[in-house]
Amino acid sequence: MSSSPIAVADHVTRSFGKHTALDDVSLEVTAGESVGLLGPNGAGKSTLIALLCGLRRPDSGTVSIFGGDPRDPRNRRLLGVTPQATAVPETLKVRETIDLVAAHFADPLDRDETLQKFGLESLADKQCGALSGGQQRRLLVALALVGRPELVILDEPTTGLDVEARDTLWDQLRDYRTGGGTLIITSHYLAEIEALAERVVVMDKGSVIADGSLTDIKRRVDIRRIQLNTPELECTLQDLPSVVNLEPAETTAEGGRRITLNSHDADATVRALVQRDVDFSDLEVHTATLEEAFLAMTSKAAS
Ligand SMILES: Nc1ncnc2c1ncn2[C@@H]1O[C@H](COP(=O)(O)OP(=O)(O)OP(=O)(O)O)[C@@H](O)[C@H]1O
Repeated sequence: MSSSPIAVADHVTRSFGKHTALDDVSLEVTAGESVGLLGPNGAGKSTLIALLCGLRRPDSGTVSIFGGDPRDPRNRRLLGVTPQATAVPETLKVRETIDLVAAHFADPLDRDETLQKFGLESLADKQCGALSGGQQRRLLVALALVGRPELVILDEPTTGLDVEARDTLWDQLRDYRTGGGTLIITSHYLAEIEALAERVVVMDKGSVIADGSLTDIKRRVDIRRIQLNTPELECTLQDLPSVVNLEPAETTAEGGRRITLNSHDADATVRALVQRDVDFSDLEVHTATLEEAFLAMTSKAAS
């Protein structure tokens, strides 16, 4: 297995009308890596994937897979994809659909084994149009893997799946990884990225705002929100230990100021509040959601 880049986006920009979906994004994925693209709605994840799969072209910058233009079908021979919104052929049966896709590859997986691995055996003779949303997702991921691709790109593969179906897919994707395959996967869920990716790229508003190991990114999104009523100035609070950022103050029903501090270590921040004799009341601490953590990371990146 080589360690050459297998998928590259180099200073890529892509707009839709006046909206910039990707703004000077660069990313290099090496053979054998598993990369999770994480970010809130509209961050640009699907647009980046569409470029890497050759479904769209960048306005500026370049994209390549296996050293060539992904719009050239020859460069997609070793690529398996499940885009976010894909239709299955309504009238083809599940097994026929697997056969059809497998026929495009030199050394595909065995059909029956594929059906069994993805829990599709009992659905083999059903028309794809009659499958539930979750069953269709399972089939689509099976189709992405049936050609034994060297690179698999999945856009939110488990959205709409129940836990059991999700676990089945995760197992199959882990097997693919163990076999040396390269994986790029988008998700809104840290748990999914944790299960499948070793490297995490966080996107927001068309830019890459963080790129690191899973451990590194988990530490960065592990944020506590500390809310308190206080007349203190923002600059005093910003200096407290472990504070990532402050959100704009809100006005309480009584006309006071309610401040939200995002902190990597709520205990250290609160201890310092007390030690410094900061005037505060109504203290609340809770774990930031992933969306809140993204916002904190973005505002930190901007400052
Ligand atoms: N075909 C299109 N026409 C117009 N705007 C688009 C189009 N595709 C994407 N956009 C816009 O580009 C931005 C990035 O969208 P994209 O789908 O890449 O984000 P995402 O991170 O994949 O979001 P989600 O998690 O919701 O799928 C969004 O503001 C979206 O509205």
